[in-house]
Amino acid sequence: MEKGSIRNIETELLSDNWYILNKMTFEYEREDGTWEAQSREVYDRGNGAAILLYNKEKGTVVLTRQFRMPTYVNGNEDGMMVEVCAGLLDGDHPEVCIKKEVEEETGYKIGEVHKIFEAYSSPGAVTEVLHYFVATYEDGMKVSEGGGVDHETENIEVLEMPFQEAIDMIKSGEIKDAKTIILLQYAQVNGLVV
Ligand SMILES: Nc1nc2c(ncn2[C@@H]2O[C@H](COP(=O)(O)OP(=O)(O)O[C@H]3O[C@H](CO)[C@@H](O)[C@H](O)[C@@H]3O)[C@@H](O)[C@H]2O)c(=O)[nH]1
Ligand SMILES: [Mg+2]
Repeated sequence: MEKGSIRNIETELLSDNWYILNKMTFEYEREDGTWEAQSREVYDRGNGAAILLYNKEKGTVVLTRQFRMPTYVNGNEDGMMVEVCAGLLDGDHPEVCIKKEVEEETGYKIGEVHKIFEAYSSPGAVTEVLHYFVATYEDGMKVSEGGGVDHETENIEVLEMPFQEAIDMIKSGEIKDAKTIILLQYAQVNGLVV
């Protein structure tokens, strides 16, 4: 399939209340050479990073549990989501960001992290590229309770559980977060933890 080209891109700001929501209008060149006017709403929250913390000896992973309003309004009864640790880059390098998020959210001060890939989270509507990482953790790396930054009202619960229990939670529907499923299945496929 030929790559279409685009022209006459216009950006209209719809909201900059917290992040940025723009309405983008443009013309898109179809395969037959005709130009078609299109309009798309594009939500820009910046990019993010996510990480699976695992311990091969214990056969465990560290996950988080927190309230997510967008899921509450769309079928998730109590709005609680079990997720890997993740955060928005806020201008930081992805590796710097993820180490900081791990300490804030889970209380572990980890060493080396391994970047595995990047992926667009929801390319039809959201600009976000998410940087995916894995890292090992040990009990001795726990330096605080975690739970997130108080002034951001994050209220994050830290869950350490057997890897197989997390895999079972994908099957049962208790884990329904895409980045978390991607990272758990990455660990499974590559035998990081059993
Ligand atoms: N007041 C206010 N606060 C907000 C708003 N949107 C987000 N926040 C706050 O901004 C902070 C963002 O926390 P992070 O840990 O940096 O981000 P995250 O929400 O965990 O994001 C991660 O998960 C997302 C969902 O999967 C990913 O989209 C993102 O890339 C990242 O991986 C949280 O305290 C959140 O409550 C808003 O509209 N208003
Ligand atoms: Mg977070």
